[in-house]
Amino acid sequence: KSAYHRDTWVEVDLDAIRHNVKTMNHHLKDKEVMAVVKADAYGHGEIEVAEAALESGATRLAVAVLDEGLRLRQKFPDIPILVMGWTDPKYVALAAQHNITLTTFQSDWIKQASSYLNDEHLNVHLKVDTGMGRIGIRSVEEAYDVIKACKHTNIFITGVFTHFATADEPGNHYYSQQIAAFKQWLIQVKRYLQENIVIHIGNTAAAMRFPDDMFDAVRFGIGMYGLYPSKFVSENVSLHLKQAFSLYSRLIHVKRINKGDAISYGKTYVADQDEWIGTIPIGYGDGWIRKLQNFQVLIHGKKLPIVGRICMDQCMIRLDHPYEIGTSVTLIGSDQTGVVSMDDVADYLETINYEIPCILGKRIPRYYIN
Ligand SMILES: Cc1ncc(COP(=O)(O)O)c(CNc2conc2O)c1O
Repeated sequence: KSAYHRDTWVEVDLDAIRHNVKTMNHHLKDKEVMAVVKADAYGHGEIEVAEAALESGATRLAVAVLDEGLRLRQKFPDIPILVMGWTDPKYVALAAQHNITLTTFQSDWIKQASSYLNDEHLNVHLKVDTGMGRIGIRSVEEAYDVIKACKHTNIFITGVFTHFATADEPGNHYYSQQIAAFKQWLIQVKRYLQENIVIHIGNTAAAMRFPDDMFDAVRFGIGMYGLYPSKFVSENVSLHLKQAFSLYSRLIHVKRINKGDAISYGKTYVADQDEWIGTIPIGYGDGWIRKLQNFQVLIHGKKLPIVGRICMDQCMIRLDHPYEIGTSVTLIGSDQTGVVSMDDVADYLETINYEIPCILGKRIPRYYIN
């Protein structure tokens, strides 16, 4: 069971994943849920999360990189898998052999990809950039070029999609511009595409706020993990999601220090009174980065500060009284009366909740409950 002989671990509650997928499925009525499990399912574990999502009503999987798709194909032989990022044309035969759908938006790419195919059949989704400004075609003419380049090749456009840049923000001006641009584009291009293409435009925020706009399927990422795309969305959409991710450790040392004693590199912390200090085995080598100095952890429901510089493998906590070695410490999650949410950590680091589970590295094993 333990991948590491160290008392620091993540627990992923698969019932929370199941709950979140069912909640979104119900919210969308007849549209499909495409589970976004890229970056090892936002740090939660790609296989276990994909399995929980698929058994709860998701019908498609989406990743960012071909390798992620190939690993999923080993476990899920018949599920549609979309690679949403750019894939080098020299790998298209590999994708085709494993029936993995790639993303296209460059007519040259089609030409190059076609030269790497023998008689394999490659499915692609056409990405439209309506304002995200990352990848995608930006005009109807570019669409015609891509569609023309596909003629007489073994490359088939089986879907089209776009991505919103501001769906999680108050107001809907830019969102409306993007969706209008997409609809306009579709009117001019749809007739040149095969009948049964799948059209998907929304991420969690768009799906939560505007479910009826979502065409055929939603690319459900952050909400599947029980995290809200933004404070605005969490305060304005009445969908109850459950956070799946918790991070725990245990005290491995407890000592009393005197007024004037220093803690950790650089002596950045000097006790201004006699006090108790605990040490836990997690550090920036695990992704528990140095900027988390002076943040807090939970012990028996009490919030206690991280004091002194965070080291590569350990950090120190100021305790309110001596605890047993082995006392559990909650770094993300709830215990008894307290909670440290993913948003609390993200706010403290002046980042977004998406980033936190992604940066917590592989030296912290993920265990699955339920
Ligand atoms: C193309 C695309 N579709 C859907 C999603 C899912 O979005 P959600 O997690 O908000 O539901 C992402 C997430 N992409 C990113 C999430 O964080 N940074 C990103 O580039 C994406 O890049």
